[in-house]
Amino acid sequence: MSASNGYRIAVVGATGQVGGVLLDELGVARDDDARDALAAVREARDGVAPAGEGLPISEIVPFASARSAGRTLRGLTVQPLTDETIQGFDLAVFSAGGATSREWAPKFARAGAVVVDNSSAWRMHDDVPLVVSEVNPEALDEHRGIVANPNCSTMQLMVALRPLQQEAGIERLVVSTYQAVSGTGKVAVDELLEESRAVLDGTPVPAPRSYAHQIAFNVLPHAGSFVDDHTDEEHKLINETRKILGDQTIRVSATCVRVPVINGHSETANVETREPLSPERARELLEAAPGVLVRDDPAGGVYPLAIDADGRPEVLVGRIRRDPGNDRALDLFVVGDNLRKGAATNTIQLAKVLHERGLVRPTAPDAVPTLG
Ligand SMILES: NC(=O)C1=CN([C@@H]2O[C@H](COP(=O)(O)OP(=O)(O)OC[C@H]3O[C@@H](n4cnc5c(N)ncnc54)[C@H](OP(=O)(O)O)[C@@H]3O)[C@@H](O)[C@H]2O)C=CC1
Ligand SMILES: N[C@@H](CC(=O)OP(=O)(O)O)C(=O)O
Repeated sequence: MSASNGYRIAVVGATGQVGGVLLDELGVARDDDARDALAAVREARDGVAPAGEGLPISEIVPFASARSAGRTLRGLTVQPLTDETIQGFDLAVFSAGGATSREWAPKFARAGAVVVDNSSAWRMHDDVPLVVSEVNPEALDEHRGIVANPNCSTMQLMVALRPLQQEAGIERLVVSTYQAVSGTGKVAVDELLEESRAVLDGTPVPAPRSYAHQIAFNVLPHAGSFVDDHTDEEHKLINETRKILGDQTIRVSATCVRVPVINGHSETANVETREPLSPERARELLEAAPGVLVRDDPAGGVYPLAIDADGRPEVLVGRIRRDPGNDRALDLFVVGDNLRKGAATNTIQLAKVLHERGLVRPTAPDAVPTLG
């Protein structure tokens, strides 16, 4: 196997929402079976090149649970995860939840692949780089077979904050998220649609399955699971932000909220910088930043919207303004497609950066990270 022949790539969790976008970003054509309401919305906004364009590929092999093994997905046969089926890969991209990643990511890495994992399982491991392609690609140089993709809310925030951090440093962040239900999985998307139909039809609303309360026509100050007086989603935002920005002294306050939006996470960020930074300079920096689209003409009704971010690989930033209560702080509104830049797109962008930096190469099995 070598880049000249193209990489053999495993897509683990290929039958899921994120897995579907991973296949899109690797340029695997959809078939009718792969279409769903969410895919149709995204498809309407495509026209953006897949993130994997330019990555030499010899074969893509989809993996999922034993339930899906043998199924045909976009003309490819879904494989089960076994010690035999995982051999001979150069790259493995994972979006099959934390338990699958904990068990199978090191096995793929020991078998010679570089793993890019979407789950939270490996993100805070000291020997696992946590990388946003535009923000800290140099962290990939230290990989030992496993690379972690950040949490979706963290990801889009990092793309917007890095240029400001480079210019003026960051002292403190106060972030509130407005997270779409696709972040919880396809089951939650179906649930929002079912509940909405019931409310509109005046029929009984089914009991909630994905959340503690009805999500349709509601706002839940509860994204993820409470681990103390914060949710795990809030802890991820705090810890991952510091690791990616390489500054453990940044103080972060996070409130993660679930809203009845199908796809596209929105966030407000109050950013206190170490040095003075004007809104005009911040806008200029963001306009030049990779992966950012500035949408900032409030008087003209132009600002980032989830329905505009949906299907796009970029992060939309707007409402850039001075915090009237703090002359060293700015307020921003940041929106991104949580399944694309927040998950699959960054994963494939990282695969491409690994290729470009000559880092798609086996790791010695005993150097692969382990979890205690
Ligand atoms: N970076 C981020 O913030 C985000 C990360 N994610 C990550 O991606 C994961 C998938 O999310 P999403 O696509 O929405 O979820 P889905 O429920 O839509 O898909 C889950 C996928 O995992 C597969 N799977 C489940 N159990 C196993 C198993 N035991 N062995 C192998 N495959 C298995 C499923 O296969 P089958 O169809 O056979 O059940 C399916 O392909 C999340 O759990 C999370 O870890 C998701 C969103 C954003
Ligand atoms: N928890 C995110 C999606 C997700 O899967 O996040 P993570 O990869 O950090 O578990 C959301 O609900 O929107």
